[in-house]
Amino acid sequence: MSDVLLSARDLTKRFTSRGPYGRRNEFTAVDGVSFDVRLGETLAVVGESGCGKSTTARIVARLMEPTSGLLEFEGEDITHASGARLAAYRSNVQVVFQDPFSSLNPRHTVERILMAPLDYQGIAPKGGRRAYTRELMERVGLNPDHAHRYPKQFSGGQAQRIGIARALAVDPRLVICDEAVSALDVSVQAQVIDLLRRLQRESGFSYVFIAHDLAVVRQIAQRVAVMCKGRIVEQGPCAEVFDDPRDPYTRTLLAAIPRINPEWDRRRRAAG
Ligand SMILES: Nc1ncnc2c1ncn2[C@@H]1O[C@H](COP(=O)(O)OP(=O)(O)OP(=O)(O)O)[C@@H](O)[C@H]1O
Repeated sequence: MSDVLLSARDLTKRFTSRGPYGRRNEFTAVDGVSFDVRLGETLAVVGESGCGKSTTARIVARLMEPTSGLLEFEGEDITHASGARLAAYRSNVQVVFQDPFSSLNPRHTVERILMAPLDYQGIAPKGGRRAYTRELMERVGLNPDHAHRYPKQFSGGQAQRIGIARALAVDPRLVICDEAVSALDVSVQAQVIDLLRRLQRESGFSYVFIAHDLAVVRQIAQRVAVMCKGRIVEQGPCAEVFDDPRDPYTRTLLAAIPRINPEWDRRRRAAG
């Protein structure tokens, strides 16, 4: 049996806009991107701002359709799936966004937020809403007595834990973290990364981990795809890509954070 959970082939996304004098401008944000996500692994997608990471994430989450290309989940073509097939896919693939405060409804309690994905799927949680909310909150290290609080009553790190708990509520096979720890302070970031790793160990799902910070990627991902101007310029196991980058753009990204890898740093200094 294949160990590939999700397969993206030649994904392309073009945006059109109206320029001066009504001229149509076409812009290719994602340009022929291919990768596999294997069962239980973390694939990081890295690159500078504007390189197309979030657009790729939105296509994989099927929040957006690609202009062309193929997206397969467990061998099934879901590139243009709609209706019940799309709803089923959306319960298998959940997203944790960068800013918890803008991705959590400020007027809803934690319980309502955590139950929303189940409500969308028409699923009644076994044991009831209150018990399931408490269970989810405990899994992500939140006090279950705070289920009736609102997002604003939590710190940034706690709010991101709510976003993570919401993603887990429907027991997904794949969780897309779109810059999910980027807005957090470094110490909080480390705690949330630990949490993400523990949850993966417990539940066995895969992550697509979108990030611009390679030091963070190194802590969580087994494989990495490096994006530049809409294309993947290099991908492979983190150890290989970080220790022996083939592409000049990857080297530039790594050079921007010299302390990511002491060994790589040592070799770079030795090479002059
Ligand atoms: N809906 C849209 N319409 C037009 N252009 C878009 C749209 N969404 C994204 N873009 C453009 O596509 C390019 C890639 O954007 P994207 O958000 O995917 O990059 P990114 O690598 O995630 O960057 P960031 O980390 O800053 O979010 C950018 O130039 C962006 O302006």
